[in-house]
Amino acid sequence: MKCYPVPRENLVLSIDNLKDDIPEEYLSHKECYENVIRKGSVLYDIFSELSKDRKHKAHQAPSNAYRISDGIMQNVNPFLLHFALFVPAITNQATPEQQAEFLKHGFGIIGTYAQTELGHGTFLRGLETTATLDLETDEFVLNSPTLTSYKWWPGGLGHTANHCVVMAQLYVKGKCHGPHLFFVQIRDIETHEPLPGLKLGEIGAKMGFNTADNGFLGFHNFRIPRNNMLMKNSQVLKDGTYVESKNEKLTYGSMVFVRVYLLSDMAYMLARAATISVRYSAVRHQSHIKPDEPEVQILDFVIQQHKLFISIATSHAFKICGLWLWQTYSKVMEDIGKGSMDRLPELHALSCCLKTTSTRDAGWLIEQCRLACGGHGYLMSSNLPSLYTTATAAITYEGESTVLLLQTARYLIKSWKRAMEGESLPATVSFLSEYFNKRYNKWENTPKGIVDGLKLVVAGVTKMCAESIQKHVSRGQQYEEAWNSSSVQLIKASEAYSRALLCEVFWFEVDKVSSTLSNNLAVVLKQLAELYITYWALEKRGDLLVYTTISKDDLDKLQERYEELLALIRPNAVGLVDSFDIRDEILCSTLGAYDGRVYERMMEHALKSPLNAETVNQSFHKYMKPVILKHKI
Ligand SMILES: CCCCCCC/C=C/C(=O)SCCNC(=O)CCNC(=O)[C@H](O)C(C)(C)COP(=O)(O)OP(=O)(O)OC[C@H]1O[C@@H](n2cnc3c(N)ncnc32)[C@H](O)[C@@H]1OP(=O)(O)O
Ligand SMILES: Cc1cc2nc3c(=O)[nH]c(=O)nc-3n(C[C@H](O)[C@H](O)[C@H](O)COP(=O)(O)OP(=O)(O)OC[C@H]3O[C@@H](n4cnc5c(N)ncnc54)[C@H](O)[C@@H]3O)c2cc1C
Repeated sequence: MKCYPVPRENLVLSIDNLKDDIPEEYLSHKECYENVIRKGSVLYDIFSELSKDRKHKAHQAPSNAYRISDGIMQNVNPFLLHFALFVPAITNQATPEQQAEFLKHGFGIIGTYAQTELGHGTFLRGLETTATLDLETDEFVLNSPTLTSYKWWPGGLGHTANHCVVMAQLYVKGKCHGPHLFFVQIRDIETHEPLPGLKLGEIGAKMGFNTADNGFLGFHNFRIPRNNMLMKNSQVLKDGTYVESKNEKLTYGSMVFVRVYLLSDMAYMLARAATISVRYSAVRHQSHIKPDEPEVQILDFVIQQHKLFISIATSHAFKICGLWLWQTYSKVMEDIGKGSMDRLPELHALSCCLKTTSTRDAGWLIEQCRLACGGHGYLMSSNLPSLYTTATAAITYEGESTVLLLQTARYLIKSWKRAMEGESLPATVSFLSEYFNKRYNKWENTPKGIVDGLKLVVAGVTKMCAESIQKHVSRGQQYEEAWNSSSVQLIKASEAYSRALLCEVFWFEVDKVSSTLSNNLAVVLKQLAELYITYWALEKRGDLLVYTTISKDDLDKLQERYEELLALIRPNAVGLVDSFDIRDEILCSTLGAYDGRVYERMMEHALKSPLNAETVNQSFHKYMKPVILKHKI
């Protein structure tokens, strides 16, 4: 058995058969998949050895696995769901005994998380897959009663995974107890053939994520042991007794886990896009600023700085807020372990709006980085198109953005009502009480003043939503109808809340640690945090004018300060993206390589195109020439 020493990036990235002779974009759909499975299997082997060497839990790859695989896969790793959802779902939702049983094979099984169906992704209570208890045989019988009940989308489900965690409606003695999770083997370990009673396949080409092997799965009277229901939170006993969970939403816990994680993931996606576009902007010379001087680095155009520096700042914002949210998640999980669910709604609300804002921002900012690189940003070899299609998928998966923002709005409205009744609120929404009691300050043109102003916007819009709902109810609508009628404003309230949170956490976390940093580092980090906050104050100037005492003069001063910050950051811009420390092999970009040899790399990559293997393509003689000669005058 091959034994790998503890892998480091340079070891893994130096393994020859992990490199591609032909760039992925020139492979067929099938070849692409087979190529990532080839590379993913080498990684899987390395990390399974590592798990033995370093007493890693049998099923968890080291945290840097994901980063390294980014460089090797370029597209998405089909084993991703095993680590991102399958294992976390088991460790989060199964009893300790079940965990030991289901994970006893460590890396010997490959799993995915099969929840979404052809007919339902958002409305989980509407899922159609059924798991019906057979008392006589002590089994559950899984069925896909309709085409729309087929599992559809789970990553790795088409041809990679041999197990999955399935979300299905639990039926016991004729009664439906709602969605529950089940551990299901779907392929033979030796032959990898689908087990009898299953229909499996992949769902076809997508705008990105094309190596994720998203698949479909249909059940026909498929039997699993009763013990395969994940029973940490609710149980089905041998006699058919159903023991319900303390909170039925605990079943959705795996989604909260990934939503929390996605902030850090988006920080990393943005760090890559910013590295590529800033380095390229330092290499690319185009046009003049002063007519009598040579062409300038495009990074010297202030508008280019405006396009790009927000991505550097946002990557840090998401990284810092991601750590803050992770600490909140860990604390709430600890509380739940002790039996207290009090903070679960708050965690759900925070994870919903921050996941949405971070994935949406990553999408449009990566696109902005691509556009800032002109035509060369449109080349696959820049890696910006792939970063974009990969990042934007996250706006939909793990909870579609609109739907999650409405969940946060639900929490804001409930918090507003509690504020009106004089109840004390968690720190993350206590500003609603201050607003309600009219304890807020006159506008200050400082980072703290801006954060306070953004919170006032949240309070003002939330109040407006509550009044809108009340207005519709008073006109005879049911509450749910009134909610729907007010949903445009409700989305606005959640978006404002998410932005205020990001600005507040980013600024105060940087401020908190700045005294522990070298002066230069503290200065630069504060400049980035102030740039982020000032950028969003200017973007949201309309709301600030409506809900705070900000003046036109204050806004003019903020604009001036923003442009000062761009100038202050300009000398450190390349150093800041270099400090993301993303190796060329992981950046995978002809535009963003550390050595700045952009044009040579672009040409080297172009010559790898299969079309350049011959000077005249056969299609000329087969198709073009007859037509040209026929119509030659
Ligand atoms: C690096 C990672 C790479 C990952 C690769 C890609 C992997 C992708 C995987 C997936 O996409 S997995 C599938 C993801 N799917 C979803 O996220 C589904 C989204 N839908 C939902 O979450 C829910 O259905 C809903 C939208 C919340 C609505 O559910 P429901 O209709 O049952 O709720 P409501 O009637 O609106 O009541 C809400 C009520 O429930 C509480 N709640 C809802 N969800 C949670 C939760 N996850 N945790 C805790 N609490 C939850 C909510 O707070 C409300 O409580 P109350 O206000 O009633 O007290
Ligand atoms: C790349 C990718 C990977 C994925 N991986 C997985 C996976 O591994 N496992 C898995 O189980 N799933 C996975 N999914 C599925 C994903 O979770 C769903 O696509 C997502 O939950 C949205 O559900 P849906 O696609 O059915 O859209 P729907 O729920 O049908 O929503 C469609 C649109 O309707 C509107 N809408 C829906 N509900 C509401 C509402 N209550 N209020 C207002 N508007 C509403 C929204 O505009 C929404 O965009 C993946 C999806 C993608 C794109």
